[in-house]
Amino acid sequence: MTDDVLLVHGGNPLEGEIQIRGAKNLVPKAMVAALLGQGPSRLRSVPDIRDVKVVRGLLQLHGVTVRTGDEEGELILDPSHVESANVADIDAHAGSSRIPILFCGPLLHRLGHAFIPGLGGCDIGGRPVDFHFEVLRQFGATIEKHPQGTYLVAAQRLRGTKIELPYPSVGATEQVLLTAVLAEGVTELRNAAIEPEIVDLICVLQKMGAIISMGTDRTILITGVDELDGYTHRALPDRLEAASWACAALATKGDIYIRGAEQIPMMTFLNTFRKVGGAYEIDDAGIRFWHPGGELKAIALETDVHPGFQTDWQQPLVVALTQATGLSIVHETVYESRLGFTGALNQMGAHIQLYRECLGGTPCRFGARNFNHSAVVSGPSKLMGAELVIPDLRGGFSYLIAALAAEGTSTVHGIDLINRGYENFMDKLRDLGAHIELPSEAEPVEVGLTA
Ligand SMILES: CC(=O)N[C@H]1[C@@H](OP(=O)(O)OP(=O)(O)OC[C@H]2O[C@@H](n3ccc(=O)[nH]c3=O)[C@H](O)[C@@H]2O)O[C@H](CO)[C@@H](O)[C@@H]1O
Ligand SMILES: C=C(OP(=O)(O)O)C(=O)O
Repeated sequence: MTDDVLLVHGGNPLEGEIQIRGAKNLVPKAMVAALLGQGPSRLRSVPDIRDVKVVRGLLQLHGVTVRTGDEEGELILDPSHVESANVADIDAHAGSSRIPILFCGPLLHRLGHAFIPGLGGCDIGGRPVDFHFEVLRQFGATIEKHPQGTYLVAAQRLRGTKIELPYPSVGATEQVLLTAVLAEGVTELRNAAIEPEIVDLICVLQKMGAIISMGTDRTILITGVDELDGYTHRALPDRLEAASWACAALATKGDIYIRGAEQIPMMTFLNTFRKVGGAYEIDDAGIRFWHPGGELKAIALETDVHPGFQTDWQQPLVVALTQATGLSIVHETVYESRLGFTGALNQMGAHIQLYRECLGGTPCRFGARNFNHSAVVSGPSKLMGAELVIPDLRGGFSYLIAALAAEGTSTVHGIDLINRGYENFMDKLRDLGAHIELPSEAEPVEVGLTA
């Protein structure tokens, strides 16, 4: 297990430049969309992260040929042989990521049946997939649950339908898009999620020949077509990774230029970053984020679906808020259990109190349900190195930020989880001047507070 441990010697500002590539929350889905095409697709700016490897493996198992193109980060996906694939080994992919659920529509269209292994993804709430199965039933699929996964059948071509999601779920919206594009007739989706990654997936599907229009009121209309072709597409940059590095700059009093970061998908984050007292500068190629000196300011923050403050930004920002003066309030309204990571920050010296109530104004789905989903962060706190065990992807990156901002050395266990969504994060940390070591490289060190 020592390979999965990182020693972080904190106390130095992160400074320099890093490059981000395609979004973790778009790229695997665009790869799945390639299954819908008659011909090969070409996806550019694909990051080297584990979720991409998982989907690549699953596509290959389903007969899709996946090879790298001439450009760095380019994948060519050819679905010509899907019909003759042997998926006997699919169980090996159980628990690997959330993406297998999105294979349903494309496989039902191509083969008339699909087997979906158990899902993985971050442990930040119950993460049910009831909306997915309900919409697939509405399209005409039948669904059987088995201990190893879910088996779906479409006895005939799936039919367009009218759907209203109970909540604007990102995954369920993508499920509808990937299914409706080849269904017979028109699908009207109400209360859809409209995250930038979804809009980019719509762009991919439109390039393939789909007819999709977005209304102003979370309504999406999809007119099914008989056939789709391959696409050529450059994935939108990872705004979640960009925000994570921006929070690292703020918490460590650093200065990071993020090449590839874009303003429009980050507008809400940029406003919050400025309210906290962070500085940024946008140019054609990226965004520079830095701590301008002086005190950071406490804020009230509520996570929400787009265009609200994205939940995946919450954990890294909370680390920066431990350095702000006063009481910050954070109300997590997207996942019921996304604040558990704060316990370890308290062991490092932070003062974060969790509440079951909806603090900050708007009542949410979790208010009356006994979940610790609001936090009061009291700062500024001096953080000390600690022994940390990574709980989930963003929580893991947040622990790295905290360890880098802390005095002394932290031992961070479970760092491999970060590879799921952050490309080459250790190289990037080193490029930014972080003092990190794998235990095999380290002199014996004195570890700070223990967890
Ligand atoms: C791979 C990927 O893109 N992951 C992102 C995606 O996750 P994911 O697509 O899984 O998230 P959803 O938007 O579906 O989930 C939002 C909320 O809806 C609930 N829900 C969802 C589906 C369902 O069938 N039933 C149900 O109750 C969830 O429990 C959660 O409370 O969007 C989230 C919200 O922006 C992000 O945090 C994740 O990074
Ligand atoms: C929650 C996340 O991802 P996933 O849905 O893949 O678990 C995330 O990216 O922070």
